[in-house]
Amino acid sequence: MGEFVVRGGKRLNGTVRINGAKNAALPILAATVLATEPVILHDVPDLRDIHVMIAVLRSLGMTVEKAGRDVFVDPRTLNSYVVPAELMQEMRASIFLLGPLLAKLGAAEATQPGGCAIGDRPIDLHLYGLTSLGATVHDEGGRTVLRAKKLVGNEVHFPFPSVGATENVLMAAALAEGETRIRNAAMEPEIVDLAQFLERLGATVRGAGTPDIRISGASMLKGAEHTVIGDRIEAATFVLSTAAVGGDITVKNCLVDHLPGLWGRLQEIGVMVEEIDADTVHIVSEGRFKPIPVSVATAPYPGFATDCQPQFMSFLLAVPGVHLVTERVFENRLGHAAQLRRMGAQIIADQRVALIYGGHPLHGAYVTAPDLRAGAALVIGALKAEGESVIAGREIIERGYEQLDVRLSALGANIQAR
Ligand SMILES: CC(=O)N[C@H]1[C@@H](OP(=O)(O)OP(=O)(O)OC[C@H]2O[C@@H](n3ccc(=O)[nH]c3=O)[C@H](O)[C@@H]2O)O[C@H](CO)[C@@H](O)[C@@H]1O
Ligand SMILES: C=C(OP(=O)(O)O)C(=O)O
Repeated sequence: MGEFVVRGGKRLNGTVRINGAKNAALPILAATVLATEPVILHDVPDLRDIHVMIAVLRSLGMTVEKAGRDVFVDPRTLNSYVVPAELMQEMRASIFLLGPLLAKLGAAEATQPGGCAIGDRPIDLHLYGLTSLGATVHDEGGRTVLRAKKLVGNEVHFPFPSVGATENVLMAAALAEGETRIRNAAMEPEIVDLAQFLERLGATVRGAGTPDIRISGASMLKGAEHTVIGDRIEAATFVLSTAAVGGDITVKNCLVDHLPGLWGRLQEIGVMVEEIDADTVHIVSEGRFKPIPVSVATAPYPGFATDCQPQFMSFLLAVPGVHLVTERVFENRLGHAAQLRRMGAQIIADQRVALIYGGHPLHGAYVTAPDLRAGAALVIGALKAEGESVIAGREIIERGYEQLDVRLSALGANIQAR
């Protein structure tokens, strides 16, 4: 298992360009199954999950070439609807193949997906959405098998705005007969990016980014070229690292509007946030903060992003006062609290709620990333801590961050990968 070795206490200064979003690129890659002509994608991040998704597409018979951040997909050789079990285990996002395969080939077969251990993460809402469009679902020896002679548009009303289930239904509906209406849809920016990609393929999607999406299915979808949006979670991670340790950074290629709830809180506490333009933000932090108690509860977009919660908790350790963090999206996403305590953090946490006693110094420690964003939170803790920290589980962090050590080092951090 790889590690990051961090010597804390260095300010961060300079400019960082944010990469394309993992969580937008993954469903868009899955959606290439729907096309009948080649697709070219730009700004696809060079991450493990992306490599796994490309391996899945190839295992289905598709031709995929990757050159740097450009990915070329030729879906015309698609010849299988079975997602290999070993690739399903690798990541949660393999579930995104169900909707597109069903719509394109009339069947899809997969095992339960793997992914970050942050909760149970069932797939009932995905199956509810796809069966609403006419699919049958069977469990065949641990494999979920979906079939549909044809998909027909329908109303799909989610009890909870699941990001992945909204994306799966959006993709399936793009090739269904007639109109599909998704009520209580998730509103995340990654859903809007997927909808824009589907529109480039020739689908008609209205209302993406609102809870009420309407999709008019097409009989066939063509090819397209598309650039993936900037990764708002990666941007937030660089911003919160700088806010915690102090520094002056400019963050490029992240739409400022994609992180509601973050900027106002940082400003209240004493971090200077300047919006240079729609996708460039300038952050100045002295690493000293107003002793204001902060309370944050995660929620589906436009609420505070659960994918930023661990990093924000690490930042709060630097802010004097008693703070409250409530995780409302996943039932087991506070695994970083116990690891941060090894650095001297004063945190009381149960499964969903944490009390953070901020403003106390942290010291270096040997810690292990329990999941992707928790790992990022440990990096922030280590950047702030006095002395050396070793963060085990580098591969888990690298699922979502490309060259984190190189990019933080360029800003002045002392961090090495080994
Ligand atoms: C690849 C990707 O884009 N991953 C993101 C996506 O994950 P993902 O799409 O898995 O997240 P969901 O929005 O579906 O999950 C939110 C909640 O709904 C529950 N649920 C979900 C589906 C279902 O069928 N049944 C069910 O009960 C989950 O267990 C969880 O408690 O959105 C999450 C919430 O913003 C992010 O943390 C992940 O980074
Ligand atoms: C939890 C995440 O990813 P996934 O849904 O792919 O596990 C994440 O990106 O923070």
